[in-house]
Amino acid sequence: MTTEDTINIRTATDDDWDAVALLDAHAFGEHQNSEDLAETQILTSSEHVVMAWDGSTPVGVAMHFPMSVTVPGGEQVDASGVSWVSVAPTHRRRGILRRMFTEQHRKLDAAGAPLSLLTASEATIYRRFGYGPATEEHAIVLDRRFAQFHKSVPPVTGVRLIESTEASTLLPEIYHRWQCKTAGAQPKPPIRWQRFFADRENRRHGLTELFFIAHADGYVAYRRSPTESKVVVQEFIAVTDQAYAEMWQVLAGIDLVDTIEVSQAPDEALPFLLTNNRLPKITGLHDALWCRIMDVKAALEARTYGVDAQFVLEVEDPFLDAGGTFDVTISAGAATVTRTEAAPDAKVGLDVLSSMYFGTHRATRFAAASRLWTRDPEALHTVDIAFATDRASVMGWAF
Ligand SMILES: CC(=O)SCCNC(=O)CCNC(=O)[C@H](O)C(C)(C)COP(=O)(O)OP(=O)(O)OC[C@H]1O[C@@H](n2cnc3c(N)ncnc32)[C@H](O)[C@@H]1OP(=O)(O)O
Repeated sequence: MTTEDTINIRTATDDDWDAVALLDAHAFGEHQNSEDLAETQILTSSEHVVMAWDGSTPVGVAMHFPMSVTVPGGEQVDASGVSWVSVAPTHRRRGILRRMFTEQHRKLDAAGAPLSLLTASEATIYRRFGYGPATEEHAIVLDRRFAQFHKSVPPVTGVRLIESTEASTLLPEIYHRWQCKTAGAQPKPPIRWQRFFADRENRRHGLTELFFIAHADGYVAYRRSPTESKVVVQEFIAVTDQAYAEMWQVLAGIDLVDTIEVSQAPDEALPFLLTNNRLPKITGLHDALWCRIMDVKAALEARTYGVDAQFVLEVEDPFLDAGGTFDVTISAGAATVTRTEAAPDAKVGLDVLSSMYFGTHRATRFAAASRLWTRDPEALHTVDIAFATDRASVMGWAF
């Protein structure tokens, strides 16, 4: 008997949560307290948890949170947020993740959500399963002591300092307006708001309690460091450019600290609000949301496009066979997608198509990297401008 033969993959029961917590603690180096675990159980249910057992020993887990996400154009599309994926270090690289993912994605496929999402601990794991990075963020450090705003930037008229209690009544509605217009953003479930405002010590990572500033169209939640002269932004949500510009001026006005640390989409306006566009230092670039298109037709028809176009797209999906050859006809921004026998204008792996889907990553870039084939440069241009979006997509909340 091979080692693999002793492994049993099955759906979890309500009695398995201690085993799930044990696996998670060893995988991510953090013991879940009872509040954290209870919150996760509200976001999902045992039937959405796949586990691997070696006899009576738990050796692997993968779960998903049912959610939705805004796609380019504003439609809310059902999605499965895959999370808490781990295999015990006693059993790694024996194919257990692959077996759990096969079972989990068979169930996700049957449930019918057109998109599956995750955030990846390592960039090398998930492409083979059809996932590609869909949003990215710059880590930025702004030395606020030298920040001068351009004279055309509107002055601060509508930002207030608020307490946590008021924040808990204002922020969810502002977030909702932002989420509806932001591709890549998911609705934030009530239990996540509860966790956010509970602001438990184990979530502060050595920083202070949360501080809040609010505008009618935006808010910032931040912490201060007790040991370093810095503000660390936890959430910066701006529904309008005006709110964005005003809140940055208020952050830059926090005297007695040197720097502001923030993570934001690469196309945000901050450098050009300032007279010195070099002042915000980009200290990192990381992917945030990863996407796997589960249903090519449903997903492509759910988003809008920048141009009218017609092309034949061959999609390869070695993991689940969700690919095929599709005619994509775009009229007035909407796509009609049908299976076809016609010769393709473009060939692409599902992971790459999933990366292009939210608009942040362009077809031209993947073509340059030999990850996208097109019949000729004209076909590349057509596919490129069809999938491009005006603004970078942004993940709403990490899961
Ligand atoms: C969505 C999330 O939850 S992200 C968090 C993921 N979890 C972690 O990072 C926790 C720590 N790591 C682990 O628990 C494990 O190493 C896992 C879950 C990443 C991998 O589990 P394993 O059972 O060892 O993976 P398995 O043997 O099934 O490998 C499946 C495939 O992925 C590849 N793979 C697995 N882990 C990695 C890795 N860290 N880097 C690169 N490739 C990897 C394998 O080579 C294999 O490739 P193949 O099937 O194409 O030949």
